[in-house]
Amino acid sequence: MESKLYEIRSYLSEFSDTAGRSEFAGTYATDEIIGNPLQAFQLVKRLTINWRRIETEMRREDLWKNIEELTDTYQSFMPNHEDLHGAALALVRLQDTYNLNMSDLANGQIYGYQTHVEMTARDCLYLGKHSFNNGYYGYSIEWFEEAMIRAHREGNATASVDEILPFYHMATEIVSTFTSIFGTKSSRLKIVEGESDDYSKYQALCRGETLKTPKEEKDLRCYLTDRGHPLLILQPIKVEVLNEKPSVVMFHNLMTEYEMETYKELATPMLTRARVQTEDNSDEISKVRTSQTAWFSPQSHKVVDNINRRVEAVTGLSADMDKSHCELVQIANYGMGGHYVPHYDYLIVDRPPDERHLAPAREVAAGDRTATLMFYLSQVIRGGSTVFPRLGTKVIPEKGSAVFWYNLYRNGEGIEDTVHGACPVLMGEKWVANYWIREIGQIFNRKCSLDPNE
Ligand SMILES: O=C(O)CCC(=O)C(=O)O
Ligand SMILES: [Fe+2]
Repeated sequence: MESKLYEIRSYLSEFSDTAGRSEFAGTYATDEIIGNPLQAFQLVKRLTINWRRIETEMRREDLWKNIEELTDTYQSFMPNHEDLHGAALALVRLQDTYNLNMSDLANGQIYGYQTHVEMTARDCLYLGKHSFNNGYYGYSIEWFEEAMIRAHREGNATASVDEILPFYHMATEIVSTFTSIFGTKSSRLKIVEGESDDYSKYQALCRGETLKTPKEEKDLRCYLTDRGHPLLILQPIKVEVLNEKPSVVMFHNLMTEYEMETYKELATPMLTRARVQTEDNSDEISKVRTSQTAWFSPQSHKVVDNINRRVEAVTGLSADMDKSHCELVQIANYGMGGHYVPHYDYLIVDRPPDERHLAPAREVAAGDRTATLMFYLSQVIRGGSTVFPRLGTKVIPEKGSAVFWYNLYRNGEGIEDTVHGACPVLMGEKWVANYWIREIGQIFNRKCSLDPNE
């Protein structure tokens, strides 16, 4: 009995040592706990593995008669093992994209940001196994090493060196086999799918490397314009050119605080895991896009109509959703490690020409996604930029501003250089609102041309 109570006590004290700290009380808590990937991992771990252990003990001893009731009430809110895997994978992805130092991370430091979390030997062992199972063999070695260091240091070791060693040996063996075959010296050897030039440039941009040449950078500028539109005469819009050709621009301060809060509130009850279209026109829960999304129409709230008018004013395009000139508003919420790997926004011309007739009729009727306008509805503490690997362009989320680009040439073909992705969220939360403007409704707004470069 005493040992069981000890277990419960240590569960509670671990909980209050991290998530329950008094300095987290208040509004800052969301970013500090949910927005911190280490905290989020710990929280999910406590509510899955640790909680399950406590629950079993309490059930066995009949310590708490209401345990069934409690479990039933909270079952649907509790994270499950899949969530824990997701949390671990998110951590590994963050580490990989941002080149995070393993020991710093285990000490609670994220990109120079000190948090109050410290990993145990068992946490490091778990993350090592997870990295290994996902093909990140080099990282798994580093986690196993860190696990052993911690196992030596911990008074009441959460994992023993004997338990860790076999995994460590297995990982080092695999890495040395690959190294001898491929001749790579990289200790962070990673053998996963999805390696491409776009992907490595995407990662480099996410890490903050500069890929644009000084010659390309010199054309970038800012200007104020009313575009001759009545809505903008009293309040011209600030446009920042992020890439000259193809054009990528940022419209600064396009949404008010109230409008952004309304969008997020409208979306929150409807958020579900992002799905992407597959080749057979169905959709599936996405691994390449880890975010939650929700859609709503102008009928949902009067602010939608106001914003749609503003989108029309700044882009010169029709955002009439009732006539399918534009898709419904899509809100996306990215949490821990949430990302979107490089992709194109166009749907129809993404298919080979002889397969385009297979696109769903409703897509064809509205035409392809001519242009994308995406609002940033939150300030992300670290990470979460939108990057265009072939343009060397990185857009750091700026709350209230929107990024805009055309996906199609005037002849209707896709602009392949617009391939873009969302960097993993490192710290904090990211919210965006997508406006995908369709081709057919723009007949009088953006004239066609046969010139393949226009
Ligand atoms: O969230 C981002 O930065 C990009 C999102 C995106 O590209 C998309 O939703 O298609
Ligand atoms: Fe996109």
